[in-house]
Amino acid sequence: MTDDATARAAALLKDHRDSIDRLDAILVYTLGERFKRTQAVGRLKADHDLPASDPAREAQQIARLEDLATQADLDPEFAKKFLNFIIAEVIRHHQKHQS
Ligand SMILES: O=C(O)C(=O)C[C@]1(C(=O)O)C=C[C@@H](O)C=C1
Repeated sequence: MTDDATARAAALLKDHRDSIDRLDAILVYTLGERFKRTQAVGRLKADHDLPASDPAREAQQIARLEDLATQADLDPEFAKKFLNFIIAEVIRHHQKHQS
């Protein structure tokens, strides 16, 4: 490869990485906001003796996210695993409020 092609590839890689860094920041802030909201739900549930988990609600969320993922060209199986991972952590937080 010529020096020019190598320099262009390096510039392109930097551009992709800058964009990835911005997207990662959006993900982290979005998750932070989601967890703030679920902390409030956890306190509400603990105050009113409601169960930490709601499998019917989860089934709706998963179905919706699988649809969205398909529209967004994201593997729906990955989207499902990702949401389940987050919800498992939320339930763990809810259970701490209850004990
Ligand atoms: O919506 C609720 O009831 C929540 O507690 C939030 C949440 C979620 O993280 O979206 C977490 C646990 C429930 O099983 C369902 C959904």
